[in-house]
Amino acid sequence: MIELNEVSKVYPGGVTALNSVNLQIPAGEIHGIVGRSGAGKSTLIRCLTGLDQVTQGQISIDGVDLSAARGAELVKARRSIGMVFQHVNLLDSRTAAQNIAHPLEIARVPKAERKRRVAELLELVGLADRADNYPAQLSGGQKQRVGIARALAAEPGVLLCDEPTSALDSATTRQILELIGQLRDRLGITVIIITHEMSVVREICDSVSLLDAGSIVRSGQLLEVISDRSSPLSKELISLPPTSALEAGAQLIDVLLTESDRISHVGDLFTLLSDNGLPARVEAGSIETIQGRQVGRLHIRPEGAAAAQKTLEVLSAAGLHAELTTAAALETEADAGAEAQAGRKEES
Ligand SMILES: Nc1ncnc2c1ncn2[C@@H]1O[C@H](COP(=O)(O)OP(=O)(O)OP(=O)(O)O)[C@@H](O)[C@H]1O
Repeated sequence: MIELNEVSKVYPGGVTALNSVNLQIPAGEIHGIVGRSGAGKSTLIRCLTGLDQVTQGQISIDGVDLSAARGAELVKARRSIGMVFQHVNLLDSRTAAQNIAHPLEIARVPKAERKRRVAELLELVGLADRADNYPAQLSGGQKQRVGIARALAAEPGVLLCDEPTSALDSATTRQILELIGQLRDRLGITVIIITHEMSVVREICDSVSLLDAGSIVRSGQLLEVISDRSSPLSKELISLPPTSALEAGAQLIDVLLTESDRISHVGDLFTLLSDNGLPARVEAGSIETIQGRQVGRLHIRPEGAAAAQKTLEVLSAAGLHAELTTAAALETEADAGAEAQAGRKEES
């Protein structure tokens, strides 16, 4: 369990980079931390790895208070966290196996034990056949695998990944995320992923926190956060459907497909509406599969006021969030979303 209790960090010039941060990440969970540039992500990483001291509050990992640890205890605590970076920074003059062995050499692990451990790690990250390749002979994804193996060399309980896939193409990103998920399942490690990519959060995280100006403004299980329509994080995690070419005043029902017990696939929703004599006319939709269920937003056009009311009732009774809106209102929301996204891309 990783626990941050009222953690604040004020830099010498007076900048408050972290402001009373409270966060609990249970063992074995994959937790995403997202936030704009300057939100405090790097500061949080430095405090978590013990590279920087917090000004106030406690950070504990498996019961060890990092903020109070000093000397040998701090070194041990730091080893309990493996770091994976966006740019892997492998030593070019060393092979994949030698790069992975590096932290073990520093920790003075005996040679035979080192050899055994490196072989195990190469196997674990799917690079058993690349042991003797130099970084220049490896693809970006393979280098990141070496970086992950190196981070796991000291058998940490926590893997802290700082933008682990930002330098990779989408197919390689998927493979690396899959690997991180497998490592969590096999080793039971806790993973923190700092990212600006919502797709990374959607694909792999069990829970997520939004850091804004040094404070955590929203944190929770992924589906629970998505279900909170008022949260900006929900809107970023589930992309808005494209706007349809309807007259501005046209009425639409905006449905958020998330944590309903009855509806875990879009098809269930159509069945439900048709069972109630409400033919669904979908104008636009955006659906993702998250943790094995389909979530997303749909814009349904009701046929008249009576059908609109009944559709709202049926959807609410099924545990879905649905509200009556207009094409113009949805377009305004889409414009605001696109602006926010463009801003985030520019910053990253
Ligand atoms: N060493 C420092 N001294 C003074 N202020 C700092 C220092 N490092 C960071 N800051 C300030 O603390 C705030 C948080 O910075 P931080 O680097 O943690 O944000 P970030 O979310 O990692 O941003 P980015 O995504 O751009 O890396 C910013 O206002 C930054 O200017």
